[in-house]
Amino acid sequence: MRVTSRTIGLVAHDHKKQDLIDWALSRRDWLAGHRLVATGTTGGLLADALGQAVHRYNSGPLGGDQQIGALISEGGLDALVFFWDPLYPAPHDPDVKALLRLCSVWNVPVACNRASADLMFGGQSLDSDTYHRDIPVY
Ligand SMILES: O=C(CO)COP(=O)(O)O
Repeated sequence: MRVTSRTIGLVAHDHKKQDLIDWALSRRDWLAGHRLVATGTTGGLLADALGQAVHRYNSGPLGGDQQIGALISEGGLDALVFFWDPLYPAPHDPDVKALLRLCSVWNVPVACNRASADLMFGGQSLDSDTYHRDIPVY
């Protein structure tokens, strides 16, 4: 069965970028079938890691979250993987909240950590013992 290409948003805060890259590499073959969009720095890192074109909006603090929010409001985003940082406040926190809010408004699936990204895209089940509840190392 042929899977229709979708537009997937990928965003991570600085302390979460490696997590997102690791997750994206684990889903590389699947991601290759889709159009990827990202905030600026995240998009550059992902393009290098995946060897796949990534449409890059502005960096988050410079309006990238809002640009992805605008894409959502135009019906142009099918899912968002946003590894936001729960331990470090972002200077553009209102933009972060606005982006997550628009995902809820428009019923766009959004994964905020690796466990939820795997559930959304990887067929993991909730009784998987894959997800350790380790204290994050910063
Ligand atoms: O700040 C971000 C999302 O809120 C991410 O921006 P960058 O990908 O440019 O680091």
